[in-house]
Amino acid sequence: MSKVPTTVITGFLGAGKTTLIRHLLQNAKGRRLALIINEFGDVGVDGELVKGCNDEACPEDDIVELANGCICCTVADDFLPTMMKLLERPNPPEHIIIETSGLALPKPLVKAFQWPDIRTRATVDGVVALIDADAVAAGRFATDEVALAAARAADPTLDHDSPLEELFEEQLACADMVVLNKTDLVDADGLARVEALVLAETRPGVKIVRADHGAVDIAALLGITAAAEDDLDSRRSHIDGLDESHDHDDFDSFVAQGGDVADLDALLARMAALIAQHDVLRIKGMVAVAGKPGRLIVQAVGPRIQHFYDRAWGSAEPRRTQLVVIGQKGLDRAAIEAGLTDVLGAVPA
Ligand SMILES: Nc1nc2c(ncn2[C@@H]2O[C@H](COP(=O)(O)OP(=O)(O)OP(=O)(O)O)[C@@H](O)[C@H]2O)c(=O)[nH]1
Repeated sequence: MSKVPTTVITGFLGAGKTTLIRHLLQNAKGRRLALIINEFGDVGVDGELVKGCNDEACPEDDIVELANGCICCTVADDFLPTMMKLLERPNPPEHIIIETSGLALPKPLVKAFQWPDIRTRATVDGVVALIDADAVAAGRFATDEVALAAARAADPTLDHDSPLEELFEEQLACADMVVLNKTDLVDADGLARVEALVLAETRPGVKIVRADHGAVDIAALLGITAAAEDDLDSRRSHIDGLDESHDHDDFDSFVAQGGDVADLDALLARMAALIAQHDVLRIKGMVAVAGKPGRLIVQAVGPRIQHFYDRAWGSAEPRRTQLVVIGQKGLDRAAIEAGLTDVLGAVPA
């Protein structure tokens, strides 16, 4: 029995994983794909964005959302049963794509492919790490050696990287292919610097491709044939040798709720101010704009905010505004919620 190839898409919050998957679905070239989507926040925005993208390549029934925490921590409870269900179908998918949450460690997930029930039926074709070249060029992941040396001088026990840096290293160390995304936002010098930082973390021979809005050739992305589950030792991880349990206590998230938003510009301006003030990493969600039949998707990655209408609100669907807000531990939820109250509108009954 041939094994179903599976591609794991990893990359920090907002790197462009969902954008790349949408591109993949729109260019599936007749392949039947299934998607497993894992998100950190409590509102399934990514699933909403890929549903209906290409029903022939991936009908809604073949899109499974795992919203119950990071996939790396819920492997046995959520991921394995989901995989088994897909693999036991009379007509299993030709290729499975897994979008991990931006905070997931890929290695525990790849390790799950060593489980006897999975091992005989599926293989990890490749781990693809997406890099937000704009964020890396802006210094959000790389070590500021001077600042680190000063911090260590003040506290000699300080021996580990920042949570953002740790995830950056972890996701790259496990990768078979790296996509430097958001090349439209970075100049040639910046891209060269980012590429050097990436190369310092990847295993030898790992291919790096540059992309704008995740537009990578499907032939390059699928069919890497890495069988990553057989090659785990070469992929170092901060949790190697530990009992493999870890948590995501370094990050906090909550959902800000509202109803019809009377003044969209005021909401966007307030978001920008709060992101800067509270160092918010990511905001994403749906907004009901007063007087508009369409549902507005709002995305913020660091200081960059984007929005577009994706579809009309359903006639029986409550016009609810929901924004997932994610930041590092200690995020001041009360202050951010208070800052948004007057621009989010009243939550519908
Ligand atoms: N300028 C620019 N924006 C991009 C590019 N790729 C993605 N984006 C935008 O970045 C934002 C985040 O993209 P997503 O695809 O949702 O990122 P993600 O990695 O799935 O995010 P999480 O699931 O929250 O971790 C969206 O507003 C995208 O439109 C790119 O190449 N250039």
